[in-house]
Formats: sequence, C-alpha cells, structure tokens
Amino acid sequence: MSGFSSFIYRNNELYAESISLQQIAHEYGTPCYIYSRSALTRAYQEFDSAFTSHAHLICYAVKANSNIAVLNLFARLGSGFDIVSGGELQRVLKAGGDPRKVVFSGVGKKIDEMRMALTADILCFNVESEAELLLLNQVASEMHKTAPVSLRVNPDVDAKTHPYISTGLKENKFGIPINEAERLYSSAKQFSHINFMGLDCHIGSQLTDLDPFVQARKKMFDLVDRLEKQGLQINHLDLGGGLGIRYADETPPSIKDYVSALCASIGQRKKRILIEPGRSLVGNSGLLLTRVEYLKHTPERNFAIVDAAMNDLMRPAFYNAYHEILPVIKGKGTVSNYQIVGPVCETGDFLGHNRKLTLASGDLLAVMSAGAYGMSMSSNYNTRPRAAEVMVDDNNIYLIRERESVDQLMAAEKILP
Ligand SMILES: Cc1ncc(COP(=O)(O)O)c(C=O)c1O
Ligand SMILES: N[C@@H](CCCC[NH3+])C(=O)O
Repeated sequence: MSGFSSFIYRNNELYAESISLQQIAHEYGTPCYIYSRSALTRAYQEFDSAFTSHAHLICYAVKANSNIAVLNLFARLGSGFDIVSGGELQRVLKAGGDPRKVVFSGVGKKIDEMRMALTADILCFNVESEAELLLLNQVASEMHKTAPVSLRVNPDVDAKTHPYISTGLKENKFGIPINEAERLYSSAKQFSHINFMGLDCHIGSQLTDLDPFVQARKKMFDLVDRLEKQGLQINHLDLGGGLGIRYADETPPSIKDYVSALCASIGQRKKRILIEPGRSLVGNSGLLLTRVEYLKHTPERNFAIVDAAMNDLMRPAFYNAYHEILPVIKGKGTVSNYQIVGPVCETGDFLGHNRKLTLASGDLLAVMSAGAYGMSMSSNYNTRPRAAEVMVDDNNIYLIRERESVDQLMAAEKILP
C-alpha cells in the first residue's frame, strides 16, 4: 500500500479511514468497491500544489473512475476533466463539472458527440487526425460556432509500459505525427470554424520512469517554438496523463517530481499547462472488497474462489496486472499458496496468482489499488450485476452506486413478437 491510501490495519483488521471493512461488507454486501474521500482529495491537492504558481489546469481522466460522486468531488476541488465520449461529458455535467474545463480526447469522435460538446461549450477538442479536423470544422460551421482545438501530437516516444497502454509510439493509433501536426497548424486559415489554441500529447499509462515524459515534453516545446516562429499562437500545452502508481514494488516518481519535470525549462513560454491524470488520482484511493466463497484444494493447486471476478476487475485477466490482495482480518493459521479466482467460466478469471494467505471460507479479502480502471472497466459478463460502490468519508459511509439487479440488466432487451 502506498501513496494516498487511507486503508490501514488496526489490531489486525483492515479499515477504510475509520470504518471497518467488515461493517461495509455487512451493510452493502460483496463484491463492493470502496473509495476514500480523503485519499482522493489529498491526491488532487498534491497535483495542484506541485504546480506552485505556474498557470495550469488538472483535467481528471474520467475513464479511470467515472462514478459521478468521484467526479463531483474533483469538480468541487476545482478540477477540469478529460473525456473520451459524449457519455463521459454527460457524466461530468451531471456531476456539476464546469464544461469550460473539459478537454475531449479520443480517436473516434462521432458527429453527435461533437455537437454535444460544442453545445456544452467545452474548453477544447483534442483532435487526433486530419479527417477528424475536417469533420469538426464542418459540424461547427453548421452550428455557426467555432470549435476550440488542440492537435494531439504523437511524439513517437517509448513510454516503457505495457504495450496495450502505450499510446505515444508512431505505430499506435493515437495522435498526429509531429510534422503533419505542424503542417495542419500552419494551414489553420483553411479551417474557418476552428480556433487552434493548443497542443496536446499523451504517451501512455502507468509510466514509472520520468524519462519518457521528459522526452515528450521536449519535443512538444520544440514544436511550440517552431509554430510560434511562424507567428502562430499556442495558448496551452496539454501534456496528458500517465503517471504510474505503486501496485507491487514499482517506484514511480512522486507527483511533485513529475510536475517539476513537465514544467522544467519552460522558460519564456508562458503557456498554461494542462495535464490529464487518471490512475494517479484515484488508483490507490480505492479497493475491491470480496468474500471467499469456497476453498478448493487439488493435488496441483489451492484455489480460493471469491465472489468478485474478472467482470468486476478486468486488469489481472486483461494485462496480467498485479493487485495486492490483503486479508481483512489477519488470520493466525497456516499460510498456503493460493490462486485467487472468481466464479466466471474462464481460466483467465483470476484476481491474483500465488498469494501466501491464511484463509477460510467466508473470509473477506481486499483487492488493493482498485480505484482506477476497476469499476469503469467492469462488465456484466456471465450476467453478473455490477458491484456496489461506496465512499468513506471519515466516520461516514455513502452508497454512491447501488449493486445492479438482473432485472436492470435485462431491461433493454426484447423478445421477438
Ligand atoms: C488521452 C488520455 N488522457 C489521459 C489518460 C489517463 O491516463 P492515466 O490514467 O494513466 O493517468 C489516458 C489513459 O491512458 C488517455 O488516453
Ligand atoms: N485500462 C488501463 C489504462 C488505460 C488507460 C487509457 N488510455 C489500465 O487498467 O491500466
């Protein structure tokens, strides 16, 4: 456990702030996502203060955890938002977020989503291709509006992370190659309904090394300089998200060092810096609470079959990602080597392999660092209703999303006449 965790053992029992996880399981059942308000707040404030006096906007990447209570909390702290769909925009608006602090990323924006974002008067579209720019110009023209745009540049930097979440290499689908971005920016006049206001990049997620961020930042600063030499004006520079967190023994840079590295050598470039952190704001502020249903011992393996599964937390199955798994009550018996698996009918349905634990059926386990890309990537596979979500705030527990019912899952489906 690290970072902003508010999850701590007291007398061998795991608590979320001052609330016992046993109590949460008793009141809300399992599986259940639990977030800590103070951990979320501290993470945001650490980013905010790391900028010192430099003009900046933190645009929380909604995809990491899109519960509207989480969005509302960040909105109240002054955060902006990085969205990738019309659905995420609707969430931000419902959560009370300020559309003037919203940037819209993503390679496949649809016309309806463009219209929705133009109507909401968002801060900026992060445009990822020439085709998208042409379409946005046309949509804005039809609406008699001007679309504010940053070109998302692909800086061709190796983020040294899992290949599925590396986005800044030239072979990735994201962004526009630097020289093409320069050409598009220089031909700004032909886009009568576009206001080119910024540049953007995002090189990947769960980066544990500063060097790729520094390489990308240098390439972006050089591009700003070249464009400004041509008399073009850049108001802001969006350097994306991607700062990693500690899941196991990673040693990601601190938020302070990361922000300093982004702002280093900014010199006379008086640009507002935008960032789009997701995981580093929410990852270690949440856990997934699950109960052991059965223990199964075979000659080869010990399985602990729990009531959370790959549909609740996809990261282990999808990326072979590691999440620490802690007993809610530290047991005193013999330690065994367990495969922690869910009830879903896939061999890939596991939450952790080879975990040394003392377990009995009925025990509660906490899957740690599950605040980011946990609930937001969950599914209903095997017709499993999504888990409940609660937020602890000191002595209080708030249910921020009820457990789904199977009736809700079936509600949109129709039988043929
Ligand atoms: C465009 C964009 N911005 C921000 C993020 C957030 O990244 P992270 O959660 O790694 O901070 C992502 C996801 O990688 C993204 O695709
Ligand atoms: N879903 C990924 C992060 C992807 C970031 C989105 N661009 C994860 O769970 O680690």
